[in-house]
Amino acid sequence: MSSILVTGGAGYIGSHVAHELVDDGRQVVILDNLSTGVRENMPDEATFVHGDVGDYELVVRLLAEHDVAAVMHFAGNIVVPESVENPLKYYRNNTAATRELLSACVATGVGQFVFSSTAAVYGMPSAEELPVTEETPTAPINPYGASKLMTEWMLRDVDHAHDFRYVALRYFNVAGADPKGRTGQSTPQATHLIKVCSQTALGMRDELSIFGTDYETRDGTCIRDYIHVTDLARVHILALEALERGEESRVLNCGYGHGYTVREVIDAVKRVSEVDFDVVEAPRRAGDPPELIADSTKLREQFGWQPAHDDLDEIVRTALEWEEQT
Ligand SMILES: NC(=O)c1ccc[n+]([C@@H]2O[C@H](COP(=O)([O-])OP(=O)(O)OC[C@H]3O[C@@H](n4cnc5c(N)ncnc54)[C@H](O)[C@@H]3O)[C@@H](O)[C@H]2O)c1
Ligand SMILES: O=c1ccn([C@@H]2O[C@H](COP(=O)(O)OP(=O)(O)O[C@H]3O[C@H](CO)[C@H](O)[C@H](O)[C@H]3O)[C@@H](O)[C@H]2O)c(=O)[nH]1
Repeated sequence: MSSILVTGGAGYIGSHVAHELVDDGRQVVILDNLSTGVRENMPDEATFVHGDVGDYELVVRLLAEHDVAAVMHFAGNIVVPESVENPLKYYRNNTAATRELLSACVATGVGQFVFSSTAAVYGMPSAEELPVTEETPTAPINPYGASKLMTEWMLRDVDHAHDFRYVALRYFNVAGADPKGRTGQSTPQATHLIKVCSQTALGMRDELSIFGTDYETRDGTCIRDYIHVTDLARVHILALEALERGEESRVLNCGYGHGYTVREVIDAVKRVSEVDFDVVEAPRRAGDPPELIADSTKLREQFGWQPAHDDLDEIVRTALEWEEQT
């Protein structure tokens, strides 16, 4: 039986997809350098290889030894402010390392690839551009977004030149945890709003800062399209199946198409946790667009994707449950 290579499979989103693939009866090989990933979050059934996606020789060997038919590429660095301070880290680990991975795929004839891209490729869309479609101009405003967009360009060009097809998934705000409690967001210094709120509700942080209360939104705070990680994991299975059917390459937004303000998220965490934690109003965080909502029509129409967890309280509940058990 051929296998699926999951890079970054010890990380937050990759581990959810790895569990989903195993549930689907797939043979899974995980390549992760454990820089932010957690060994325990991977499914026991997967083969784990401790290594780097930028290690061309290792990846070539791995692709051949495990008869890999498709690659799902999650590995990378994801902290936007860090990318501003240390851009070359991001161009090396996100862009250059992916170049090596793609090179290994071309050398071994692996022609199916699913890539974790991001809404950060859109930068700061104007109010008229919302919700953003895949045709909204890409204009990243930080090295993180640029490093991912450059990878999308590599994918496009490799597709033109070789027997290679891909699905690039532009995730919006991923949140929540596996409802079965097998994995969740484990990065200790995570900056994501729902993770930070959950930790504050559970007393692991003293207070929560709202970054900016003077935006032109319904309550002055930023609006984001939060997608449950389990719904997102399902998209990856659908993308893989499309590639297996021989369908063409594509880029797809992954979000629900509606959003919540920071204050609405905080209210949900307080409601679900039944803890009235301290909240302070802080200045705007650099580079935050006021509103980011996905137009996910293409995803729904092309893959028949139906979210099963489009509910803020459920997202929050699973995030809290994960935080409590770790
Ligand atoms: N979390 C989000 O909200 C979000 C939003 C948009 C896009 N994404 C993208 O999704 C992907 C996964 O993000 P995540 O939230 O699961 O992050 P994460 O940090 O939890 O996972 C990344 C994983 O990749 C591994 N890794 C990093 N560099 C590696 C390398 N060179 N070789 C091997 N392994 C390496 C890490 O150890 C970790 O296990 C990333 O590519 C990210 O850009 C995430
Ligand atoms: O302690 C916090 C944390 C966040 N926020 C606010 O909550 C919103 C969401 O912030 P997150 O950090 O959770 O998420 P981002 O929208 O900044 O970024 C996410 O989506 C991006 C795509 O646009 C990238 O993919 C990135 O990796 C991913 O974290 C923002 O308005 C932010 O200012 C707070 O007010 N307080």
